[in-house]
Amino acid sequence: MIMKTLLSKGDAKVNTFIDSMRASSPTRPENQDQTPTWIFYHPSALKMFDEIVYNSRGKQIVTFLDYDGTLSPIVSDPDKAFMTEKMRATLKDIAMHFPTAIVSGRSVDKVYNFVQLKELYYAGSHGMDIRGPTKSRSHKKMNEGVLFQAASQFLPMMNEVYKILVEKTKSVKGAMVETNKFCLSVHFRCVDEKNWAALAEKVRLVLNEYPKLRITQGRKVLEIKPSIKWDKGKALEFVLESLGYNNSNNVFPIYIGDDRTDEDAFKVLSSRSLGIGILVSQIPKETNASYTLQDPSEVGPIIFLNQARLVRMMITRSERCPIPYLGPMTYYYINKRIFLKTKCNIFIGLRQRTRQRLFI
Ligand SMILES: O=P(O)(O)OC[C@H]1O[C@H](O[C@H]2O[C@H](CO)[C@@H](O)[C@H](O)[C@H]2O)[C@H](O)[C@@H](O)[C@@H]1O
Repeated sequence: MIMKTLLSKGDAKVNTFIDSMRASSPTRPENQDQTPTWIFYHPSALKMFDEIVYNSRGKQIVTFLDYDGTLSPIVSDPDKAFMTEKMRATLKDIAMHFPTAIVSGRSVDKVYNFVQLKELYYAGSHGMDIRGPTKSRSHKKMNEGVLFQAASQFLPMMNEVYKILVEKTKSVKGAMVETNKFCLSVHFRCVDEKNWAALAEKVRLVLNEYPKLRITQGRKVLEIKPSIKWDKGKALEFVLESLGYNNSNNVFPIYIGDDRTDEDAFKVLSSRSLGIGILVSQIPKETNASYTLQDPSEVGPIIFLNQARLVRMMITRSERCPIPYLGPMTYYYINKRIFLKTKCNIFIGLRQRTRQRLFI
């Protein structure tokens, strides 16, 4: 009887994982009718660019970016989730203007290998391993190396579980176990859907022996983490605090992410009425983010907010423009630059020559 209860509990758990995993990475909306309402409550960050620029006025923008599905498109092979050169150049540029952090489920070393920018903060293993920039825009020596490791005592256990999971799942075609130092990922993307339940059950049985670890699900992946009260939301707060923005009204954090784990950061922002959360998703999902973007190709333009802010400042200060508030502007993103078409029909970009022609 006890055995039966345990088994049925286990089955229910596995089914819940499978259902959530399917829901977190669908290819098209299940209910197309929900889409307009969802878009109404979570409008495109690009369409609401002017409002975001306006709300961030006078505040220090700090950008937080998830990696997979946000900076790089989702691909079948996790080792080939490369970011474009254009995205790298964009990140390098924005890191010159404001503090920028990558917050990822990957280990710090892995995500650094993909991004390769010394100017950024990196919060790997779902925020459990945080490193500071090793190069600043003024080329001063920064908080080099590890800033915080929330789960260092779990490292031997994670290594042990990694080996067991590799062994136990090797019979499932397409299954792959990835180590992210303080977290592990069991990938389902290349496994036939009819074998998902069997694979999830294998993972559950291994984890039954490790009560100090927990399982969460992402986009066709089960993630195994230490059961500690630390997540991407805590990592966001930690980075803000180390930048000196604890309880500050002068900061405007922008967090962009696509996954369930990013919801912890969106929740922190919405509960503290701080900055904004932007969810990257083409389909309606339950989210604490205020805005949305369709896919990684839309992430580049939005992180140029600071430039847009500068342009706004320039035009509102300009004597040539007759009205102090320019009302809705249309933003264009061309060759890594923000251009604005204002109400008085001026087309403005940040190029020096254009600026001089218009204002000086
Ligand atoms: O927090 P993130 O940076 O989004 O990391 C979450 C997981 O991302 C990676 O898996 C996802 O992307 C892969 C490559 O596109 C894809 O094959 C996989 O199906 C996705 O779940 C990464 O490999 C995992 O370790 C991270 O936990």
